[in-house]
Amino acid sequence: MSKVLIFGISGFVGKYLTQEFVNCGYSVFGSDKLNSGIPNGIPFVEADLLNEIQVEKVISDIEPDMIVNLAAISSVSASWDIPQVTMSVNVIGALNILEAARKQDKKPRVMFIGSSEEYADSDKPINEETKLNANNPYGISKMAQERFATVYRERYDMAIYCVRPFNHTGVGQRDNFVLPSFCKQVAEIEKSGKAGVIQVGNLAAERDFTDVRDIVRAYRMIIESNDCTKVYNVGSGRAYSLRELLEYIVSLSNQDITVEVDPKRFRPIDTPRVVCNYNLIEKELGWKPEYRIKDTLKEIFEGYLGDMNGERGWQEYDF
Ligand SMILES: C[C@H]1O[C@H](OP(=O)(O)OP(=O)(O)OC[C@H]2O[C@@H](n3cnc4c(=O)[nH]c(N)nc43)[C@H](O)[C@@H]2O)[C@@H](O)[C@@H](O)C1=O
Repeated sequence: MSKVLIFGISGFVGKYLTQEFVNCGYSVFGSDKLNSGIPNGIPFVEADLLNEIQVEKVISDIEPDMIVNLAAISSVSASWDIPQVTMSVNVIGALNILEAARKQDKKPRVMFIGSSEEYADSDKPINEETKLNANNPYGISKMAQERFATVYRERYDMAIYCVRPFNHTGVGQRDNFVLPSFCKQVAEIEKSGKAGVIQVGNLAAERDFTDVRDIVRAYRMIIESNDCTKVYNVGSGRAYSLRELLEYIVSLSNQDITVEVDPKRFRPIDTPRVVCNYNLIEKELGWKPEYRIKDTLKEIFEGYLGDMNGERGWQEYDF
């Protein structure tokens, strides 16, 4: 049975990726800075990605066939407040994994998660040929990570995979991201049984959102594929304005909701429209999205309405 080691397993995507690999018969191991709750039955080792000795020890003890790194500063907004930390975690952290992996006798496959935020603004749907020219600290860190991955792949003959996912969401995503934030605020008003006010940022932005379950399926298919030099876009191929998605979420409630624009939620730069062209991964690996984002939004909203506070129950991950 192939062994997969996931760094950043305690985060939102980690839980879904674990489930994806377990469902496909892999033996999954997890590592994170803190054990903030990981699926039962998954071996866990605490390690700080910025501690190269700890990272190397985890990898040499487990001897994985594959490593996926999900540990990152993942919020574009946060990256403007803490650009140094963003570069450090997202780039030095990746380098610590690369350095440890290249020292193993049996070199594992390694996968790094990039982002649509690496691309320059584009009027057209973004394919993999679109110029990379990030306009925020987070995107720059992901470009740097990808460049290191390419150089290590070529210089040390390692199987290093990179992928560029577009925005994604699902039950359990933190509410500093836009869609859980909107769902949580609207659900709280609904639960209160009276009219209320919600705070929003730039509703004119148009983004291409995919369900996290489609995203993790793409990650697995990519790291299972044979050509690690291909970097695939993963997204839905359709952009919605945040205004339209907010209107949909508000329509799930029976209360009167007032929308207030909070200038603090705006960023120094916000690309107006981002749409994914996923033809390459569809043609070469047969991946395409299966979930519809409005169904995902309903699940997130209902999660906040119920007792789960938007968190998926751990029992679903009892392997
Ligand atoms: C592809 C990319 O996807 C994500 O990027 P993000 O920008 O951090 O995501 P977000 O959900 O914070 O913002 C999305 C959009 O929504 C707008 N927006 C409006 N109103 C609010 C608002 O009230 N809150 C927030 N957070 N955003 C708002 C905001 O201005 C922006 O245009 C990460 O996973 C990242 O890791 C990644 O790779």
